Amino acid sequence: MMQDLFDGVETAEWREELCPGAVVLHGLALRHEKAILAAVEQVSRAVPFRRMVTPGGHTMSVEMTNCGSLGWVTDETGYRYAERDPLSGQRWPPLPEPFSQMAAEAADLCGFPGFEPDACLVNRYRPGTRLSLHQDRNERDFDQPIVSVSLGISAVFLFGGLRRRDKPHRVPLRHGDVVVWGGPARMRYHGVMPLKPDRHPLLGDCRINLTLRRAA
Ligand SMILES: O=C(O)CCC(=O)C(=O)O
Ligand SMILES: [Fe+2]
Repeated sequence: MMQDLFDGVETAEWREELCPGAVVLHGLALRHEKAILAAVEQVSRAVPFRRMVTPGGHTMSVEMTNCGSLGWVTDETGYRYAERDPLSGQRWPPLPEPFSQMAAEAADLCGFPGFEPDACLVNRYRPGTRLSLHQDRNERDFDQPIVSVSLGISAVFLFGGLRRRDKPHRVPLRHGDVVVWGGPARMRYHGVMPLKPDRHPLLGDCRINLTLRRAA
């Protein structure tokens, strides 16, 4: 623990091990907060957030956009990575430097050196938005970890087991927290509980989450 009781809670960095292969690096993204937020703004201006449809025909409550050479998409035909935005036919914007640096730094701190993401899914949650329990399994190489960066209002992250029915841990995540899971934890089920009404001084009433992955 590196928490300094005299620091404002917003700047405290500390490490929380969830299980072998999964760690929360609390506050790590605050080091690069300005650059990361500016890049989120740029990406979402180039490729607007949208609600996608699941293969079951259900419209997701989370709004999504992507950057990187591949973007995660879903529609009636299934979940997959795509080189182009299905709405515009254009390639996704390149992965901003601050995203890839943050991801590599976080992965390295958790025992996954040399992580080079090629895809970043950007999720936007408003109060009431949730993300149901799922595994991240559309990537080609499960030896590569997942790096997930929380920004804006707080959320309760659900971190479960390898079976959907395993009871998940409830992990409160705040602005600047980074979760890394890989190795034996790579296929664990996870999700986000419905967000409570809240406001963040920089992001207003929303939570942005960056999921950085090596998809190809
Ligand atoms: O928003 C989060 O914290 C999790 C996002 C996630 O699991 C995903 O995008 O696959
Ligand atoms: Fe996920």
